[in-house]
Amino acid sequence: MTATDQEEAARQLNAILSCHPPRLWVPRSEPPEILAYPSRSWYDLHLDANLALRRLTSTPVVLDDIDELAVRYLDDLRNNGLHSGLPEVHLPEVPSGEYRAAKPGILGAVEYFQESFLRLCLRIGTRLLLCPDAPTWPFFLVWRRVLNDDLDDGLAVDEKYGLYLPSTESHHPNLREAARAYTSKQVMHDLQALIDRSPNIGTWVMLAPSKESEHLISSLHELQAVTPKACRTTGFPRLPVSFERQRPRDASEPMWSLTDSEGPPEPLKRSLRSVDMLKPSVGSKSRIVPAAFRRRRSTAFEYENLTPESLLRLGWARAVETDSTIIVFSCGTLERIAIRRRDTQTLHISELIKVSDSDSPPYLRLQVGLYIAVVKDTIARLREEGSAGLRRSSRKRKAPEAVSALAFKRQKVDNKKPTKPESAITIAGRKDFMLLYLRYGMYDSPAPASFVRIGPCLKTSDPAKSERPSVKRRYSEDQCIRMILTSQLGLGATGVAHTASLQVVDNDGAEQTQEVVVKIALLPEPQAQLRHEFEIYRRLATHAVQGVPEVYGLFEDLEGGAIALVMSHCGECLWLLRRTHPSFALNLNVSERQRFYAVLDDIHAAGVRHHDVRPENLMLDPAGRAYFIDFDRANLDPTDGAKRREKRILVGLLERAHYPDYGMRSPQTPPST
Ligand SMILES: Nc1ncnc2c1ncn2[C@@H]1O[C@H](COP(=O)(O)OP(=O)(O)OP(=O)(O)O)[C@@H](O)[C@H]1O
Repeated sequence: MTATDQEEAARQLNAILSCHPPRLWVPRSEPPEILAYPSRSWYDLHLDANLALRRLTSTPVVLDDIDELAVRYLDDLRNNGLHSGLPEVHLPEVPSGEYRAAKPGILGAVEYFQESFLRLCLRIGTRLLLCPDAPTWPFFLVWRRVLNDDLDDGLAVDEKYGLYLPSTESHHPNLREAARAYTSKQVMHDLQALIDRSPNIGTWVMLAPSKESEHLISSLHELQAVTPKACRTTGFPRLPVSFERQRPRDASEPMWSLTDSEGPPEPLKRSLRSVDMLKPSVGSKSRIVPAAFRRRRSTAFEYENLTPESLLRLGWARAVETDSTIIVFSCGTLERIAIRRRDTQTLHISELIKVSDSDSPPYLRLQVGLYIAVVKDTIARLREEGSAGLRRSSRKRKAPEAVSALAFKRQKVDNKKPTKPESAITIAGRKDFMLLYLRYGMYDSPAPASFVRIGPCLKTSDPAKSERPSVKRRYSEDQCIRMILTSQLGLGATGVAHTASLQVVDNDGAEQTQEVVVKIALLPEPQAQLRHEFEIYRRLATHAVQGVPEVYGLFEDLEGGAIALVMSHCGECLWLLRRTHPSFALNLNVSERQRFYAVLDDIHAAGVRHHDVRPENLMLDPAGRAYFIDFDRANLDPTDGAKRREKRILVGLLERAHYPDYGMRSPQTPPST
């Protein structure tokens, strides 16, 4: 193209990016969604204090900095003579007037983004950043919901949107051939590193378009201080420092000019009993005060209305999870962009952006700058981590055993009679109070949650026992079970299963530890299913059925929001074993298959039908023992016909790999430690 054409192309591109997107109209949701904090926020109480949001500041310059980034890249295109055609010919037009979404709520806003400007801005952003020499405007960057792990229905907020880098089956960047030819080796290398780390980048918190959402987003800048939330248990024993967390780093050459004039962040404050909350308990006289003295009427997670503060905390927690620097709060009509500073734990919040009516900077150009900023920042931090020799997780952790070893402070030594120590499970079976800590990924509970027993240990107590112990005002350390969740094992319809380390002190003051699995349910329906599952295990325990998890109790959170089923670890499921052995059925030897049949016969003899015989629920432990797990769909006293049918399903599965949904994805999430 001639020099004049370059000018014309640049003018056209600028004109396209200066268009106002159409106004948004969405139909009303029936029933209306609620603008409340999602149930997964139960986990946010356990966010590591070094990663939590501590301060907010309003930083108008954020928008100019991001816009300038887009302008710089656009100028480079023109100055380097890289326009290869007139953008009006190659890029779609931005619709004007009003966009009437077909879908209500958040999906309506998402549809509006997609139909009005997303593809356009993503294509421009892709070319400017990755392959400015390309003759076309390639499709590569994607914006979408990045995780498919819905626990809550009917909420007007969803913070799981972000940019996504598509990859091929062999996990390479899925840039079309045409674009790849124009992408430098360095950029390809960076994209590969991003995909290897996690192809999901940036955090978009989407709210259903409404007056209330607009009010929330408008009010975000008014806050200054934030009170980190934590469980209210006090006087609890501190876990020994078992790993060295390297504070996550910000890019050393940020794309924005943020100033934290207030100095270092204030120490953590709690809303309640802040004085003794952070003190570790000392010695045997220490007294642990549970988070509440009375059980709540309902143990289920109760939705609380979103406030500006809780909305910001929600976005912040997700940004920690996805390691994002940029968080966008949007309800389709209004937006704010926020920058997360890791070192000062501060969120810098932009001015309000009116999506269909923003001229300075123009909304679409700002979008292009935003995508560039999200990708560039992540690449910059990855490169710095690489050159500093840091691992992606930015933390080093000892094995869970090491966490447990020194945990209790009381170490009474009584050398009188060398008796065989009781097992951790036997001791725990007599205890009704449990301190639950989270220690994996981004979690390191500032305070443990207080749980009280609602179901007996089915291994060491009478399974028929159904008393509900009262809550004491205080507990000593030797009255507590200490439960440390160490990773997420799997996510199902009922709850989230975790590996955990159960720790107790025996009569001699020595610590006993057992690795277990803890399944947590938050919402009313999953909690009802988990209680039902416990009742099924009660029946199985009454008949001494082997080949099902040993169940060590059902516990409820005194602050509400969660119940926890504690059970033995049963190894790995056949679905996962199938990954290494393409046909799990053929890889089970005869005696392994016989073991599964024998267990199912025992389950049936106890008057239980499993009702969910799938490879995900059949486990083999390292010793080759067979287990059935996940009895939340099981029923009691089935007919003989039903038992026979279930046996046939198992035989079909194990002998012929006959599985109706064989190609279905496993509900498993990868372990996160
Ligand atoms: N006792 C256990 N030992 C080992 N792994 C377990 C155990 N319990 C659960 N898991 C793991 O956690 C995953 C989810 O647990 P589970 O199937 O019990 O949850 P769920 O919510 O009832 O799931 P679903 O939607 O399949 O009913 C399982 O697929 C399994 O991998």
